[in-house]
Amino acid sequence: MSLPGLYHTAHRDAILQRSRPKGSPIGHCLGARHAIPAAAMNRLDSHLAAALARIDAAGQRRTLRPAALAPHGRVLREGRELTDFSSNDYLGLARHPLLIERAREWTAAHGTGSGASRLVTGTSEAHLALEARIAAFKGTEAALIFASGWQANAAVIPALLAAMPGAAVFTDRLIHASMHAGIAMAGVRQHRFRHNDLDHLETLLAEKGKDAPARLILTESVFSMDGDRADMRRLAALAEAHHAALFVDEAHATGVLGPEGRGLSAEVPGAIDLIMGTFSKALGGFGAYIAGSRVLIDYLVNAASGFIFTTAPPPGVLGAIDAALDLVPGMEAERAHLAALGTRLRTGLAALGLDHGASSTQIVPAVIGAEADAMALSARLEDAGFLASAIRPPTVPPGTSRLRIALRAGHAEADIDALLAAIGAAL
Ligand SMILES: Cc1ncc(COP(=O)(O)O)c(C=O)c1O
Repeated sequence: MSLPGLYHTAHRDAILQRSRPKGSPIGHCLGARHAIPAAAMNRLDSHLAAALARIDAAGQRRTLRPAALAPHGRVLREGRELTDFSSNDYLGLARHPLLIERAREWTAAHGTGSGASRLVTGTSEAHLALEARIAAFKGTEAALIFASGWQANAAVIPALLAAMPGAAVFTDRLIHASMHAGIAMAGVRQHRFRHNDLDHLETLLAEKGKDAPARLILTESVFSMDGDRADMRRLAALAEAHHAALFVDEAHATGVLGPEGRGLSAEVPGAIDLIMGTFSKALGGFGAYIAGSRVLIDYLVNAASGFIFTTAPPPGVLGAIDAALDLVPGMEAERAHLAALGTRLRTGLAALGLDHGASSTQIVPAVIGAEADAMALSARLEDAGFLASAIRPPTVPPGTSRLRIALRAGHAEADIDALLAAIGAAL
């Protein structure tokens, strides 16, 4: 399978075998008028198979495995129930009856699709009402919904930079891939500061930002693979002192941290120019928001291609978000439980001699180092009934492969103790 030629032939034949009508020869699977010439398949698949072989050779091949979230911090994976330490359903809302019911109601009332981009047919009242709720939740003038967090970052950053020609861009070394995608799309060079090292950011702002016509700082409030927090107050002060715009991704803080789950941006009201967050993690649904000034949102409606040229999120998705916003402010007990579980887990990992970095949230890395070791540990844990996925380069820097342990409010203390015992045994 790892030989490109063999892989190509076997894979192509398997696909054609599945799609062609009984008895028709490969290459004519869509009927005579739509025949797929074998040469055309070769032209694409041979390149892709070679690229896959390179990924294989680097030991970085990823595959999709069937799984489904289950209650009480569990996941069903390939017929087995595992204790789930890998999904981001931190508050357990993805299967909450109120979200399911509201998604059903809004689907029944408004249909399964929204028909077009919001600029083409006009926008639904539901989108506008929800955006007003999000702006109130985040304490900003306005908000805009995007189809996903990846899409929001990848679409908004180039739009911002188009309005800030020549801007110097400063990024934390560990920002999410979607922000890198946005910066790459803008074709702009970034000045990367060491992770959460705001002295380094200050130096770079002074050195590289001084003569630029504008400055933009991009970071996360809770880092997705490390579970540590950025210092919002100092970032806000640096942005102010250097007249830089501040963009903060709150994907993993929304719902979990800050007063009423409003995120870490709530520590510095009005000081962050653009807050991005997702509905796909603690809020148990799908999609993302940008919150900020009215001018920001009006501009994005006119300039963010991932908003303009895409169909609006459907009513069912909006219904689930609406229900999550009803529940999240009151989920203090779940937030406190997650915090206590995090402390328990970090204490236990340290006792096992494992590095959990600077985590202080519901995301706790157990840094292993070599990819193969992290993969082997994750596999042993899966055998023992725990899903704690190994995260490896390019998602994290080389030499820092880890288990990324994500806590869910449905976990009991006994689940943490059982995981720690299994890690101890596996090591
Ligand atoms: C920090 C960060 N930003 C953005 C995203 C993308 O969000 P979504 O999953 O909604 O596309 C993620 C999710 O992986 C993330 O961790």
